[in-house]
Amino acid sequence: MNFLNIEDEMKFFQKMYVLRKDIENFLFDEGYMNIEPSIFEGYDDFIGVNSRIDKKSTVKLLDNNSEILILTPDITTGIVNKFMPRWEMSSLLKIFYYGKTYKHNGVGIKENREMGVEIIGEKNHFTDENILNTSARIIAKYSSNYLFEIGNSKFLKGIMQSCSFKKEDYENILDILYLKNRQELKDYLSKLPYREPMSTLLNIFDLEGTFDEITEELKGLYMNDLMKQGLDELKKIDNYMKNITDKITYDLSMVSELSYYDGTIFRGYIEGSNKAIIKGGRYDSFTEQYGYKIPAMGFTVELDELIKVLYKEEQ
Ligand SMILES: N[C@@H](Cc1c[nH]c[nH+]1)C(=O)O
Repeated sequence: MNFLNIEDEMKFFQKMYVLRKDIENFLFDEGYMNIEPSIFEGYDDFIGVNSRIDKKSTVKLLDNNSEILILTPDITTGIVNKFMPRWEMSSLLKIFYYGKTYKHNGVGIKENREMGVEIIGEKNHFTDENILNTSARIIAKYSSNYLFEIGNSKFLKGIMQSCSFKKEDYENILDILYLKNRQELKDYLSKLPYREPMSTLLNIFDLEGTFDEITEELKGLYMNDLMKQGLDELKKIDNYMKNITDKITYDLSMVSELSYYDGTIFRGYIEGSNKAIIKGGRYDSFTEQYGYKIPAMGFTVELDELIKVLYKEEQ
């Protein structure tokens, strides 16, 4: 953020301090424990998990052994890499943290303040509900005009598996979906040999709206078991989020820049910004590379974006 004068800058920092304390106190009272995440990550460890991250955007450093480290672009990755090697089957982490992420944005290094929440190791079925409700309660503190977009990565994975795309095509299609480019998707798929699941993929951008609207759109389109599982998980969410369904749009084409999601993915927006204030999802499979699949889910509150909107409103 750029400031006209010191007074403005000081005002910003006081506001950030209050915002941060406010969310921290809320999470602490909800029973989450605080941790302090590291800002360093091994480059290979990070890219190994997040192959879709733009490698040029990572901020690299050399440690004493000439190993490449990066300033973390994603704190959740560091948390899993930190705790999983020592994981015990009875462990349960319900944590929150304040931290910064770093990325080159072409002009310089962009620092981003965030508040993260993770539940790792909770084996009951209420974690999705808990996480979504907690994030909705946070966003509702700052705006009554908020909206959640919720997707499920199993649905897309189901289509992609049945199409048996080559790795390169798989990655390219995910990029196109991430950018929500309808025409490019059509053009790209038209160059590949036709397979039945493509009927759903070609219509994926229309699979957005209320749960009933999506179910209607899906009639006559290809579905397999994994896709059904993804859809069933969304249906459950739709049932237990009944009190705020008017604030939810389901979106089956939702893709994240992060590759570790495995199930529910969501983003929260408030009026005054087109950037997500909340981002999160389930990432059970991420833990699998350590030899055991642990249920895990979390979200991040984008503090810089949130404060920008609150500050703008005040002025
Ligand atoms: N770390 C993710 C958000 C998240 C936390 N836990 C799970 N997902 C992000 O920055 O987008």
